[in-house]
Amino acid sequence: MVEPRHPISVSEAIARIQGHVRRTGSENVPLEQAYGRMLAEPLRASHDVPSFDRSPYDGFAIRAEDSAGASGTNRIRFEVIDRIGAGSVSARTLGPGEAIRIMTGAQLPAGADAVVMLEQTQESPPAQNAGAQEHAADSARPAADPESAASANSAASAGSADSADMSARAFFTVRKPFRAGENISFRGEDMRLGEQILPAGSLIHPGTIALLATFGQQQVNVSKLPLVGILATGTELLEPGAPLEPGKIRNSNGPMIAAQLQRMGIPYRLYAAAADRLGDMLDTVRQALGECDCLITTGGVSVGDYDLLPAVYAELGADVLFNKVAMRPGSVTTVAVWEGRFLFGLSGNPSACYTGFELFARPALLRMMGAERIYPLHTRAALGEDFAKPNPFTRFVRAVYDGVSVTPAGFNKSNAVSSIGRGNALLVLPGGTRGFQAGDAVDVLLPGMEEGAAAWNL
Ligand SMILES: Nc1nc2c(c(=O)[nH]1)N[C@H]1C(S)=C(S)[C@@H](COP(=O)(O)OP(=O)(O)OC[C@H]3O[C@@H](n4cnc5c(N)ncnc54)[C@H](O)[C@@H]3O)O[C@H]1N2
Ligand code: MOO
Ligand SMILES: [Mg+2]
Repeated sequence: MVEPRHPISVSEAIARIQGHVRRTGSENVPLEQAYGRMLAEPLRASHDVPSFDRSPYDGFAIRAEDSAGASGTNRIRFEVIDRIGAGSVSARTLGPGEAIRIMTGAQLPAGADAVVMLEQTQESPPAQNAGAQEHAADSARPAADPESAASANSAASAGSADSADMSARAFFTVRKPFRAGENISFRGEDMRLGEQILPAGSLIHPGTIALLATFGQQQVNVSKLPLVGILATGTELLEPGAPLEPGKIRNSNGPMIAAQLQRMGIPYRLYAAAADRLGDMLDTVRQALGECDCLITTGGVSVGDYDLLPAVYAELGADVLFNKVAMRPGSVTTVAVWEGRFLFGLSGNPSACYTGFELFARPALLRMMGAERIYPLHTRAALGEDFAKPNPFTRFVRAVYDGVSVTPAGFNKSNAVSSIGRGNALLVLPGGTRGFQAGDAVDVLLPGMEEGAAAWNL
């Protein structure tokens, strides 16, 4: 006689799993290998960013007070005494009426407290009082030739930067006053020394790499990756290279799970598909548990004569956390723990297997690495077509989400492969509901975030 199973909710199943997570520990890896890993410790700013006041524009560094009273009819004139590009530091200190030509990213020179954008200036002949009135509006002027301001006549080398080009004095005028601090990118405005920028457990994505590089972290302390064993079970299974035989199918779950792990950057070991013989299967499971931090099996968790996973758990003395979840597909999903290692007993049915991995295995693996944001992204969208079937259990329908609406991805039974291949999302219909209609707002989970939208519709 079959022992009745008691379905628990998806959230209860997740909670039971999370209660048994063991952390993986940490290790240092070179920056170039840190992408996709989790920070094992918080990332703190080891210096101010930027670490010096700098110019956010190409233009001229001035003393703001020297521009006081400037207007369209009272243009104020500055003399350019040096020129610096990003990476260069001027040796000069600004005196009254002096300016230093400065490029975006260059450190503000001593004495300067404002930057005039190139477009806010007019070149001025060296002669006194020249040219205030006769110039057209500033904005009508094409972007100034970077050489022009420094190209006038006369002597006086400017000291730093490329003084060859600065052999000439140049002058410009402004027609508005500048505030102290105007157009300055201040030291520490982005990040302050000691500030926590990211908590431990953050995924290292390309932006995180930029942060780590900013602080010169050539070695990054990351969580160790768990090694995951994958064992597809079933006498009917053929490997993908084999020709079909009567009654047999190719093993699609094994490679699929491998890819689900790959997209998380988690290493795995694939064990040869196990025929439904208890002794052999136990041997393989024991071997895998000896070699891996966790084992994902597919198939053999239901109540058929050859569904041997329940017997495997019993033989091992594993603690079965649950063997029935109020969801569809994947109601027979079973999770057990043996000596601190998870055994994820995913259903053999491909749609159920896919869903079980994303809902249960993925968050557990992420938490093992210390991650906080472990669940699939969730949004709401309009249902793209009627969904008449009743939903006795919470239903996860493999679907296509286009940013606005979500539509089931075709044939959608638990044993479907087509819809897992077509879809990019899981549409979620709560248990105890029926008769959804096109246009109804429904929940959508987005497990595969590397799949973007097909069109740019902003
Ligand atoms: N009397 C009952 N029968 C079934 C129940 C039930 O409650 N009472 N549950 C059904 C549900 S729901 C599911 S889901 C399946 C779960 O079956 P198992 O997890 O035991 O998986 P298998 O029996 O081994 O296989 C099911 C199905 O999937 C195919 N399969 C298996 N492995 C793979 C693989 N690696 N790649 C592709 N396809 C695979 C297998 O050939 C079967 O067709 O049980 C229902 N039955
Ligand atoms: O677990 Mo079965 O997939 O509910 O269809
Ligand atoms: Mg079965």
